[in-house]
Amino acid sequence: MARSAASERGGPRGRDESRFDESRSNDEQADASPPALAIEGVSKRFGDGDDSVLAVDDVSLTVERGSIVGLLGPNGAGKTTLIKCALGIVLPDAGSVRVFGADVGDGRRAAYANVDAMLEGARNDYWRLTVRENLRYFATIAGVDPDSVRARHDRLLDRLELTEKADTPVRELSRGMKQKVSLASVLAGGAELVFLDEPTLGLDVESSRTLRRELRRLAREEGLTIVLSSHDMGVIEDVCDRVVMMANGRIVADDTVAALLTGTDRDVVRVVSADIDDALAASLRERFDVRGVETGLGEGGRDRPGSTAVEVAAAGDALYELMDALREAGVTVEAIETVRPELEDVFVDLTGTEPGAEPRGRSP
Ligand SMILES: Nc1ncnc2c1ncn2[C@@H]1O[C@H](COP(=O)(O)OP(=O)(O)OP(=O)(O)O)[C@@H](O)[C@H]1O
Repeated sequence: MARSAASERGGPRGRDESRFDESRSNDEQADASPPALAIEGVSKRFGDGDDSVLAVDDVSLTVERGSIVGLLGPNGAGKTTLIKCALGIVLPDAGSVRVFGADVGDGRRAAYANVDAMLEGARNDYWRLTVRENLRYFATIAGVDPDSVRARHDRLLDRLELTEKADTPVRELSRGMKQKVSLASVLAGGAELVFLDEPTLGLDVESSRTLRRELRRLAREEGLTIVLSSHDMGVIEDVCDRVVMMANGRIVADDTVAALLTGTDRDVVRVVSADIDDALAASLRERFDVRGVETGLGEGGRDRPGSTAVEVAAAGDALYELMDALREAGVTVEAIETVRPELEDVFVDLTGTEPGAEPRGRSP
């Protein structure tokens, strides 16, 4: 876990539970105050000359309080650099970053009073300290009297199902539990904006579900703002109000999950037939936008044994042409259905890369 520059510096900030004023709705708080994060025209280049890399290229992004934003992109897209710019760990070459209205370039101490981050999993928890001691330690370096947030810590331990382990040294915990302790440590000081990088990595299904539920609750009930980076599209779809996709240092999409899914021009149909052989599949590939061919279906499934499924992006006229082509080839269609797009498909369409794939070369 990497702590934000402000947390590392520490210092009293007089923060306590009262900042979470639960009598005011998130909307009221958002109306009355600047967004949690406002990034404007940020660029960052690493190195000089031919070997330099433009890691972030003129990016603007606003994150409202109490929202959960997913930051997606292939490896090397610039996500970590952008997050580090927002945390003050990396200074941008151009542009501005405002955190709760405070310009990072002007007075970082003020800007980072309410920000924290979990950038690389469970690494920075103190394994010799107990779970509760870690929470108290991280609250202290965030400038909060740990006694004033004891109730908050109890709640976090309870919700993350760590209460029984509160007095256990972290080194004795499973990997998944350590991951949950890391999250609890990030939240221990009451930061109002947190950056979480792969927060569910290595968690079993149940722990991942618990953690997602807690993130949603923190945003909804306590107005916590979360920027979450993950290659796991299931996590993103499950918890994020909005998704920002980056590729080659730029934002290529910024919308709700629902809008990204419906906005895609993926009218993909899946046609199943035992009459589709390799030759026909090849000729369909030449004429149509074939997205995938699956042969040898039917083993224990609903399709006839030996069937082939072809997925084709085809709407309107193209769909009629496809049906004509199949009829002319003497194909008896067993099933035809629309393929519901998944976030992963949108990601592939927009970035040209699978989530978690190796980076492609990038010119300076
Ligand atoms: N300190 C640095 N010095 C030189 N190049 C860097 C540095 N940090 C990042 N880069 C380069 O900037 C580009 C963006 O990297 P960044 O880590 O921001 O991408 P990312 O989207 O977070 O990738 P990942 O998903 O793999 O973490 C990459 O080409 C990377 O090699």
